[in-house]
Amino acid sequence: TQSTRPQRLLSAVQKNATRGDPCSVVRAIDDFCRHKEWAMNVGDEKGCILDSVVSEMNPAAVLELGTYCGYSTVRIARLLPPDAKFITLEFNPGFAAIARQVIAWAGLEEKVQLVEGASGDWIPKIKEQFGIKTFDLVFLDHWKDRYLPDTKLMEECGLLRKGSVLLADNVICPGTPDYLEYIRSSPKYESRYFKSHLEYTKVEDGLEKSIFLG
Ligand SMILES: Cc1ncnc2c1ncn2[C@@H]1O[C@H](/C=C/CNC(=O)c2cc(-c3ccc(F)cc3)cc(O)c2O)C[C@H]1O
Ligand SMILES: [Mg+2]
Repeated sequence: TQSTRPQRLLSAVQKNATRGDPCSVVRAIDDFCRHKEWAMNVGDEKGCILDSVVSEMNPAAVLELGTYCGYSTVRIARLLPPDAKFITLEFNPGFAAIARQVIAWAGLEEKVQLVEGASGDWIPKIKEQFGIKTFDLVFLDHWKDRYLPDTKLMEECGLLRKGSVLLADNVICPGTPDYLEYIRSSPKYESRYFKSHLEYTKVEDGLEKSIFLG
């Protein structure tokens, strides 16, 4: 039977990365995607911007929308303080299965809670299911037309507090026009665009960092 790209990405991690070494897992995926098969990970260039936002915030509660193969999950989890809560949502069972193995290879399974399901279904349940009051950081990297509805849903569910940060991937390519329009014009947010490139290419892309003002 044919393997899938996520399966081949996982094999590259298991072949080239050291168990328990998150940086070697990140490097193995970036090498695979740059030299063998492109995949929609946030990548090394935008990944450094993600790292700096996570490190600067030292967040106690993080939500990631769209785990995919777990690349950004590993990048984030490796920087979190020991008792931080980190939830990542993924509704494709195949991707979730690969991501669990990538996260485990990095030795970070204790720091991450991968929840299988749709963000729209799970966001309203997070408070009671996981005992989380608000998120300090949300990384949006799932279907681009879900960024705006899920942001409004997080507001409605009281999951954001004054100072919560939304960090959105792909605001240029593939683009999230309705989200950008909303977040940049809303008095409830202070936004800043971090110009970069689409992972493993020279095409422009970037991250939008938005602080919820309450
Ligand atoms: C609603 C919802 N709930 C839970 N998981 C969800 C979800 N929507 C998607 N997901 C999961 O997130 C992942 C989806 C991510 C979507 N990301 C993308 O479509 C994406 C696409 C590109 C891209 C750019 C240029 C090109 F020419 C081609 C592709 C680059 C990226 O960085 C991306 O994140 C996997 C999916 O199962
Ligand atoms: Mg992305």
